[in-house]
Amino acid sequence: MSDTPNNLDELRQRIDQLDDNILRLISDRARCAKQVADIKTKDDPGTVFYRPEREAQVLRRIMALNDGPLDDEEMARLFREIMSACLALEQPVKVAYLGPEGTFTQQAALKHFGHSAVSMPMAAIDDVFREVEAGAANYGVVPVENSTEGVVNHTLDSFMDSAMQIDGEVVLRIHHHLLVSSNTLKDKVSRIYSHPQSFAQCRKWLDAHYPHAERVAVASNAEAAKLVKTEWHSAAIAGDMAARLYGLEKIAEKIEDSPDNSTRFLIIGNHNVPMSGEDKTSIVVAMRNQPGALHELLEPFHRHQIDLTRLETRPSRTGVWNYVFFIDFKGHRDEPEVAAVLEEVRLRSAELKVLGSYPMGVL
Ligand SMILES: O=C(O)C(=O)C[C@]1(C(=O)O)C=C[C@@H](O)C=C1
Repeated sequence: MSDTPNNLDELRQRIDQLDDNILRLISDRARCAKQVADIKTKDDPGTVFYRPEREAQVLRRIMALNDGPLDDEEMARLFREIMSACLALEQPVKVAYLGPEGTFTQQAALKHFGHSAVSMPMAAIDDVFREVEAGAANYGVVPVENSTEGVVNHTLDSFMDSAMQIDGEVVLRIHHHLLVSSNTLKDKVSRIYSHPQSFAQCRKWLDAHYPHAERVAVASNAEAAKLVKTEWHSAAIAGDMAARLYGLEKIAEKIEDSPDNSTRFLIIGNHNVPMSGEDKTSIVVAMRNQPGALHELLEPFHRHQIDLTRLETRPSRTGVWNYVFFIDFKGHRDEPEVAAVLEEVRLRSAELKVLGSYPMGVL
């Protein structure tokens, strides 16, 4: 097709017509969501409006139907935002996350809840748990494991002391950039700020490109980005959100050593989430310190052919001689096979806590 002005006019008219249709359809959808809210409130005045299992089903269905040219993730992201706006019409959702603003955790919160959610930065993981427990936020978002640096122990420990449940998970591709401010003399960078995990994820690149720069660890990537604003000889390693928030320039992009560097975040809340069709369950189990304890714990999973997706050990904080295992596996606790395994594990362990069954990350 040639790009003559005539064609351009025609195509823009066509786009205008399509936009009219999209607008009408989105408004129809929003009206339906409001009706859903009325039914939910009538059935139960204390109802929860956010339904993670339904959202996961909507996004999976759209991805399966999508024939392009936009890719599945891009299409799901657009529908994510439409649902976020529909949910905000029913009831705005308040989400506490590990801040400050501009962190990867905020990016994960927006990816999961969309931009119509009200996101509230917290100074520490404990504060995110407390805010949700106190009811000041409906949900919380905390990091739990990184593909190169491993588990975020603080998050696991918080679950031991808390009655919070896991309502969902988000996996985020983590891209780090070397950022400078308009004051920085780019060829005189002698100090680099970042979070210790980000330094670890970019170690080889830094050794190759900035072997002599001082590496200063700070509490978050966003904090690092903020600091370079005021120093002419400093740079920061942080992500896109922090770069945008503090108006910094990327002098090197995607400097992480591993191309599939990603972080998994958990959505915490205080509801049981029904089955979505593709779910995961997380449990924490205390075992007595005796030979074969781990084998005894894992045997029922093997026998019932349930896939483990993660196994972590943490020192128990109650009994000095107990091991505590954090286990994630495929399946929902309402499935008979999973319920049977949980019952067997309960009998074999000193203590079992089901942290939640929730939809596997979609986006
Ligand atoms: O199906 C529902 O329960 C709705 O409230 C509708 C809807 C949607 O927009 O599709 C909105 C919010 C919920 O979290 C799930 C889905």
